[in-house]
Amino acid sequence: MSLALSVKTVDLHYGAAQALKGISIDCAPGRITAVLGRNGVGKSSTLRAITGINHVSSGTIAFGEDTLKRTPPYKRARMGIGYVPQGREIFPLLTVRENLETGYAGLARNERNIPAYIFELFPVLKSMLGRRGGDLSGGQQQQLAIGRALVTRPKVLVLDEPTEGIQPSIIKDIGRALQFLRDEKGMTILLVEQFLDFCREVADDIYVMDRGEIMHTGPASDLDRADVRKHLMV
Ligand SMILES: Nc1ncnc2c1ncn2[C@@H]1O[C@H](COP(=O)(O)OP(=O)(O)OP(=O)(O)O)[C@@H](O)[C@H]1O
Repeated sequence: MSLALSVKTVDLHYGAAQALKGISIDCAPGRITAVLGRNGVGKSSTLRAITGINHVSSGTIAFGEDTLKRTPPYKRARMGIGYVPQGREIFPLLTVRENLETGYAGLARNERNIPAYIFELFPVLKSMLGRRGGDLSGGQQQQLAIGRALVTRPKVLVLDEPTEGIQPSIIKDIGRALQFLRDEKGMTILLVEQFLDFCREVADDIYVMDRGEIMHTGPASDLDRADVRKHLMV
């Protein structure tokens, strides 16, 4: 089966500092892939390379059959890469509805609507449609950021630490939502995380990163192995 998203031997530099050292990640279609690692190991840089926000120094990123060279972020979004950034980056002065509608930008006119299933996954968004994004709690903002990405009709959904700073009950809702998207919508999901228990619960495949390199690849159950966990100890 062809891969939904494939990162091959990617290097990424910030000036003279090398943040990614030959990393390769394969996301199989309809599965949840998690990249785990401590602070500063290069998780966000990996996602920013995939979304086109940061340029890679070498290596390739393929989305389905297409190799993404200098494809700008808005084109990658249009192609079907939905992005939920770290810190959520919702617009605090826009309403919840307006935040969701920012996802229309790359859509054809007849697709410019908010799919009803988003409100089934996150009912709080429906009840707060007229409220400003900045009035929402951190967990509600995370649900809004996921909803906004879903409005763009992604084939692959990419999430940067979706559990960061979020209360346990909402983490559970987000986990259930990701599993629904995989199982019912056939979506391919790539997330980066530090929270092991969340990944053990929702992920199918894991990659463990340390200092810009992939140290381990395997099924999520490998998170129980001491030789894997040693890369994740603070
Ligand atoms: N814009 C930037 N300019 C220079 N260095 C950067 C920049 N962004 C990240 N770095 C450095 O690159 C390395 C990887 O950072 P990155 O944010 O990708 O890691 P991370 O695993 O996502 O960490 P965190 O969990 O803190 O977000 C770190 O050493 C970081 O300091």
